[in-house]
Amino acid sequence: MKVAIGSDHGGFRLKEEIKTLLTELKVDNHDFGTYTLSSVDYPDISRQVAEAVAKGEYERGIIVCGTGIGVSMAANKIKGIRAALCNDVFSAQMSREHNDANILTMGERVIGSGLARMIVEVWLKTEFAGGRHACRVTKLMELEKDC
Ligand SMILES: O=C(CO)[C@H](O)[C@H](O)[C@H](O)COP(=O)(O)O
Repeated sequence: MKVAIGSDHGGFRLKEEIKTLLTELKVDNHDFGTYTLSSVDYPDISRQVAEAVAKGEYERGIIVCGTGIGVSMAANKIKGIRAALCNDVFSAQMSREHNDANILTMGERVIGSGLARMIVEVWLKTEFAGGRHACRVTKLMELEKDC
């Protein structure tokens, strides 16, 4: 699996930890920045990651900011993206099983790195359940056509 990863300054440290985890898990990943703790605007990074996933260059994306909210809002503006803010393991599992989320967002100022690692591992390994959820995800994506 190829994973695109990114953060703003508020999520930089956690993004670096997640990169290490992905390498440990032998998950191919590309870092879209930011690369320092200097202040940047989260929509810029989120857009790059989300567009790369939407184009099919990466199967999944992981984006971190202070809360996970801003990067989630930004990513969900890109057609084809289902970004889920998951600061707990149950939500991470459900976002894959029920919503087929293709981007995971988290908040460095909300959760610790131990929990974040568990969230990432569960999110990467959980498959979409399909069935009744497939019709709902189709309807969800059809909402884009009305915009
Ligand atoms: O977008 C956010 C909130 O929804 C992120 O948490 C940002 O990282 C945060 O707003 C950045 O805040 P800062 O005061 O500029 O560090």
